Amino acid sequence: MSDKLKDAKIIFVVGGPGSGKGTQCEKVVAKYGYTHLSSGDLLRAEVGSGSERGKQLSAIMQRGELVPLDTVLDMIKEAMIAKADVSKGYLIDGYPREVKQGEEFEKKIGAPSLLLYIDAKAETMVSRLMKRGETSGRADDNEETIKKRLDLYYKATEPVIAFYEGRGIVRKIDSEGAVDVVFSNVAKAIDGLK
Ligand SMILES: Nc1ncnc2c1ncn2[C@H]1C[C@H](O)[C@@H](COP(=O)(O)OP(=O)(O)OP(=O)(O)O)O1
Ligand SMILES: Nc1nc2c(ncn2[C@@H]2O[C@H](COP(=O)(O)OP(=O)(O)O)[C@@H](O)[C@H]2O)c(=O)[nH]1
Ligand SMILES: [Mg+2]
Repeated sequence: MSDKLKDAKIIFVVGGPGSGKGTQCEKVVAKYGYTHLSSGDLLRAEVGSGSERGKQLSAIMQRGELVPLDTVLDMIKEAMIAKADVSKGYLIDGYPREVKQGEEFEKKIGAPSLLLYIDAKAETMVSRLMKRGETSGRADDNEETIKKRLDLYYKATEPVIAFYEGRGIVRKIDSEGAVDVVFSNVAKAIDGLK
């Protein structure tokens, strides 16, 4: 475990692509002042930097696959440490994507106190992503890659939820409704902490 992050409050935000993780995290930041770290955003920033590593990541992400665990965990840890002195807590959005990622995070950083499971139907996620794709400029917001991301979500990421359910820290949030209704349930889950 890292000393600087030893007592950090950590919330994992897990859900399928397009379920609304980013939307809800923004609202949590506004209300609670938590630090929002999206693994996807961190990776896209690396791609945007034009570095050699970014080029390799870009190809993987365009295919809708997962990038190597060490890469994403190092990036998250670095970003957490950079905020350690000012952060009230961390929202880790888009991570863990597979059980192994959760285990490695706990070895190198610490344990989460809550997992927000943002849940929407597959057809809802697809239609939101197709709509987002009209303006997002994201190379992975297209029909073919969306399908792959969804498949991978059900195969690799859903087991993460079962893994943490055993610890009693999962709060399932129905995200089919309007953003503010979803957020009121997110807020209840966070208010229930400690
Ligand atoms: N924890 C991770 N492990 C491995 N690869 C990751 C991880 N997080 C993101 N990636 C890579 C693979 C993803 O397809 C890509 C985009 O991630 P992300 O922005 O979280 O997309 P997503 O499919 O969850 O859509 P959204 O932003 O719509 O939630 O980056
Ligand atoms: N109707 C509706 N749309 C939403 C909701 N949450 C997110 N969206 C839209 O769905 C798309 C994906 O949301 P985003 O937050 O990027 O999801 P993420 O992929 O899980 O990070 C965006 O275009 C949002 O505007 C919601 O609760 N209701
Ligand atoms: Mg997102």
